Amino acid sequence: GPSGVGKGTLIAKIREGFAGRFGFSVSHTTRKPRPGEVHGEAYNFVDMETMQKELKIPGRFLEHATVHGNLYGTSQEAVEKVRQRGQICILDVDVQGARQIKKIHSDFNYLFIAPPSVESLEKRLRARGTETEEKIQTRLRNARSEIDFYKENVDFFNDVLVNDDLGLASSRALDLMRSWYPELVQQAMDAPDERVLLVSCFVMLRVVDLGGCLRIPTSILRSPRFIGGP
Ligand SMILES: Nc1ncnc2c1ncn2[C@@H]1O[C@H](COP(=O)(O)OP(=O)(O)OP(=O)(O)O)[C@@H](O)[C@H]1O
Repeated sequence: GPSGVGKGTLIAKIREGFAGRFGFSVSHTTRKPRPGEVHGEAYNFVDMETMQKELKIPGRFLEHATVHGNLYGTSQEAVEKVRQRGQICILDVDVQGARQIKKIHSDFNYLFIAPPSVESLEKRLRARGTETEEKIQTRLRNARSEIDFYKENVDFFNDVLVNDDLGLASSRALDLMRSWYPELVQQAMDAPDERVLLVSCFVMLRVVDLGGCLRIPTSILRSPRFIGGP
C-alpha cells in the first residue's frame, strides 16, 4: 500500500496479536533514519554506494526499488533469517516491490492496504510530521498510482484491507491472518488455558489443607469448580 496508509502500524498489531509467530524482515534503505529508528531493526540503513554494489550481486535481493529518490530493498537473507526462527515472514513493500517479488514467489500471500480516501492519507502523512511539504506531494502522487494499480489488477492481490478505523482494521487484519494461516488458530487452542491453572490451585489448596495450616470453608470446597470436594 501507499506510504502513510498504515502498513507499519498494522504489521505491529499483527505481531502483537500473534506474539512470536510473525517476523518482520528488515529491509535495506539508503534513506536517512527518522528519530527513534534503530539500524538493523527498522531498516538496515546503508549508503548509496554500498547498496548499489550489493544490488549487483545475483540473488542477494528479492526486490528493490527507488522510492522518493532513495533505494529500498529486501534481501533474501533477511527473509531467511525470519524463516529460520520458525516465523511467518512479513514483507513491508510498496507495489513496485510486490510486483518484483511476485515474479519469483507467486506462492506468497499479497495484501493491499488501502486508505479510506486520498484526503485521509494526506491528513495522516501531515499528522505523522515526518515529511516536508514537497515529500508529502510526491507521496500523494505515488499513492494515486498505487491505488490505480490496485484497481486495474485486483487479482494480483489475495485480499485488500481498508485502513479506516484502526481498531476495526486491526481486527480484520488478525482475522485475515487466521484464515491464511490456520496453524495460528490451532496453536491458540493448544495453549494452556485457565482450567490448567484451576486444577493446579486446587491441588495446592488440598496439600496445604492436609497439612492443617489452612481451613478452607466447605462452601468453597463444594463449589462445582472444586471437582474433588472437601
Ligand atoms: N487507521 C488509522 N487511523 C488514523 N491514523 C492512522 C491509522 N493507521 C495508521 N495511522 C497513522 O498514520 C501514520 C502513517 O502510518 P504508518 O507509518 O504505519 O504508515 P506506512 O504505510 O508504514 O508508511 P511508510 O510506508 O511511509 O513507512 C502514522 O502516524 C500512524 O500512526
